[in-house]
Order: sequence, then structure tokens, then C-alpha cells
Amino acid sequence: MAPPFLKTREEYQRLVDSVDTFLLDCDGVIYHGPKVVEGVKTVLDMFRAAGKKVIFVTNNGTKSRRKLCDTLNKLDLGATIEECFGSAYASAVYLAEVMNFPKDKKVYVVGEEGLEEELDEFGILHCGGSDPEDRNFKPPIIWDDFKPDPTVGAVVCAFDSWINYKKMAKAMSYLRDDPNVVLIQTNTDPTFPTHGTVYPGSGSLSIGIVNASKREPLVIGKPNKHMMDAVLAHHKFDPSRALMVGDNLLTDIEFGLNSNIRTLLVMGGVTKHEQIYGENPSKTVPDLVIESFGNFAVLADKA
Ligand SMILES: O=C(O)[C@H](O)[C@H](O)COP(=O)(O)O
Ligand SMILES: [Mg+2]
Repeated sequence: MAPPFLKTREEYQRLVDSVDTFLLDCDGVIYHGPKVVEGVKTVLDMFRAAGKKVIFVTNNGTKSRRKLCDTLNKLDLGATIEECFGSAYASAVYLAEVMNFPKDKKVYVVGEEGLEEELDEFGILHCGGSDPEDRNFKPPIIWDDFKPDPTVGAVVCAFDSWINYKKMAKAMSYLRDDPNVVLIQTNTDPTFPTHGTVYPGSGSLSIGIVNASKREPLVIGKPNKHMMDAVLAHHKFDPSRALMVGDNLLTDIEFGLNSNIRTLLVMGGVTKHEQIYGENPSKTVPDLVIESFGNFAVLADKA
């Protein structure tokens, strides 16, 4: 059955009254690229003033918790680092605390500074990433130039605006040459919303490495439990009074479903109206739908 589309002030109020903890996706819910979604500041201020817990949960692997917090605060959203979680952080937690990644091994990073920062926080050695040697690639490919680092024990792929053939070839060869080298993807989002449309996301960038290596990657970000484990290590909340708000059915809404948390889908991000209300709707169904998270701002208007 198609989920209810919330439209009235009364419907918004009833939902808000039933929630103590809001888990908020970022790209597509809080901001679109550099722009904050209209009404979101008012909504967050109102929720916090009412004593509600707000937790930001992004799959964006370019942002460390610190960077995510800075991004939110540049938009005047008053975030604290304790409220901020990302797939880069959850990946570092997984490597350090679940895998006990050896201190003398390195991660080959297909990603940016935010991921490197989180690895540094956990004392995990890394190479690749922002190293100019890997970023400044121009054809032709000089195959003999690549001297593999024998200490690489994992390849971690995140969103990487500098993705190039050299990085892909290096990542693939670490995986090809040593079955003990593990492949981790921070997240697999095919697209993300920005500048009024959608563009290739992290999953679309790392799929070539997955294909070439023929490895089954371990995926950390939403909808996987590793992301929720990272949040739950910092925050206790009653799942029956929590709400996962997101724009992506396969990451955010599945994440809520996997965690037994109600879900609210916002439009205007990566999901199209027909995926919910069309003739062949998605099998992933949110509990509720709203045009925008900013719509709750009408509740701040006492008139
Ligand atoms: O490509 C990516 O990494 C993701 O699409 C993107 O950044 C998702 O962020 P989220 O919507 O989870 O905040
Ligand atoms: Mg999103």
C-alpha cells in the first residue's frame, strides 16, 4: 500500500509529537550541495528547543565528523560533533574496532581528506588518497611506475572527486595480488542530489574497482548495520520513538527498516514521485512521505 503523503499542519504535529529522536540524512534532506533546504534551520531550532534529539547520518564519505559539523555550522544549523556521523567515520571504527586492522598495515585510500582524517583519528596508516602522486594523473599510463606498497592490507573506496585510472589500477592490483587485502566501500549510493539535479555518487565511482577485482566488498554506510553501530556507540534512544528521515529509498529508508525505526521519505532528493506512487512502485516503502523536511517549519509559526 502506498504510504501517506503528509500535507497538513495537524499531520506534521502528530508525527513530531510521536518522535524523540530524529536521524537525519544530509544530502537531499538538510542541504542540496552548498544550499541549505528552506525552513531547515527553523525546524532544527524548534526540535532542539522542544528537547528532541537530532542526529545527522550521512553516507558522504568525503566528510569526517569534524567536516560535517563545520558544513552544518557554516549553514548556521548549530550542530555539535556528537550529533554528526558519516560513512568515513563508521569505516574507520569498523577497521579499528571490528577488524582490529594491524598497526603496521596500511589502507589504500580511494577517497579524500575527510576519510584520511578519520583513519588518522584511529591511528590507521594509509596511502593513496590525497597523495599528489595519485591525484595528478595524466595519460599515458606508465605501468612500470607503480611500485606496490607491500604493507597495504585494505582498500577503502569513498567518494573521490580525483578518481582516475591510476587510482583504480592501483586499488585493483592490491586486491588482485593478495587475497588477504580486504575491499571496503564507505557507501554505494549511485547518485546524489546537488544543484537542482543528481550526479554520480560514490557507488558509481568505485563500481569499476569492484568489477575488476571480482571481490565482494564490505559496505559500511547506510543501509548497513555498521553505520547504526557507530551511532549507537554514542547515543542511546528508544527506536519506537525515533524517525529516520531521508531522500534515498535504498540507503536511508532501508536503514530505518533494518533498524526497526520508522521512516520518513522527503521528495526533492534522489527519489522520484513515481517510485512511490507510480504504477510500478519500489519494493522499499517508507512509512510516510513529505515534500521537504523544511515543511515542519510551519509548526514554529504560532499564528
Ligand atoms: O555519493 C555519495 O557518497 C552519496 O551519494 C552522498 O554523499 C550521500 O550522502 P547522504 O545523502 O547520505 O547525506
Ligand atoms: Mg541523502
